[in-house]
Amino acid sequence: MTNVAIIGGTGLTRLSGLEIIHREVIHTPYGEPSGPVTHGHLFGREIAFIPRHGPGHTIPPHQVNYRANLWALQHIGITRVIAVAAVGGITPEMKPARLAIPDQIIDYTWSRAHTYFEGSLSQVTHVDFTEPYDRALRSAMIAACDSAKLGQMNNGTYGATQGPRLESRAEIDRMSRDGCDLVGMTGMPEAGLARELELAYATCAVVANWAAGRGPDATITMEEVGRNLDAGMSDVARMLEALMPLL
Ligand SMILES: CSC[C@H]1O[C@H](OP(=O)(O)O)[C@H](O)[C@@H]1O
Ligand code: HPA
Repeated sequence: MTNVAIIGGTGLTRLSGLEIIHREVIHTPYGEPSGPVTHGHLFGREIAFIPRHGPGHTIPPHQVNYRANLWALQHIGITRVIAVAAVGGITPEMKPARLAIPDQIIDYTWSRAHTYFEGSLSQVTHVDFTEPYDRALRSAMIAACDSAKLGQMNNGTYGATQGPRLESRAEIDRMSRDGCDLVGMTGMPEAGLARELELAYATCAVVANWAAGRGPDATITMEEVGRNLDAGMSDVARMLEALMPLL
């Protein structure tokens, strides 16, 4: 049994180097998770892994069953969740292929199932979310990036948009005025639900592209996203290798 899980995002449907023990299908009161949870050893440490968009990357960000994914992880004894997420870079330091460990989040999503505290049997509950990411897990991830010399950004505000379309230039300008450094489509409600379940949760963001209107090109292409994610994911693998002994 392990208490550490990794949620893989775009570009991380399969965890290379994971020595698989078994796959577990979990049904939850909130419906089906994105796929079976894979149990395995990663660089000598047992972990559980779930691909956020499904094993074949078929579930778009607004249709991920975030409640089921996190409930399933808690159900099998997970207490710490490392989320890997592709993002667009808004501020100049958030360059394509760079890693960042965000420390704040702003939610621009709508109509997603975003809480466990609803329904006639649930007490009205307001969890604290002042610091949306777990301090100890973030520190361990930053230490792992440092030891692998990845040149990551150690903080930043992640703005979570609804997707699946990318943003307009004006939307990114507004997010920048709000203080967002990064833009992605899955950070919420994932982080909030993890907090409701009292799971320690932190994100390793991989910059896949300049956000709309921020880079030299007029449009964002999936070709550039793929290229930057290939480079960024090899740094994610190095971060995870350094992180496993620290957990
Ligand atoms: C241009 S790729 C957009 C896609 O990638 C991110 O997914 P994830 O956060 O799961 O890595 C982003 O949120 C979108 O879903
Ligand atoms: O530019 C983006 N916007 C939103 N989500 C993303 N995920 C990767 N790149 C982006």
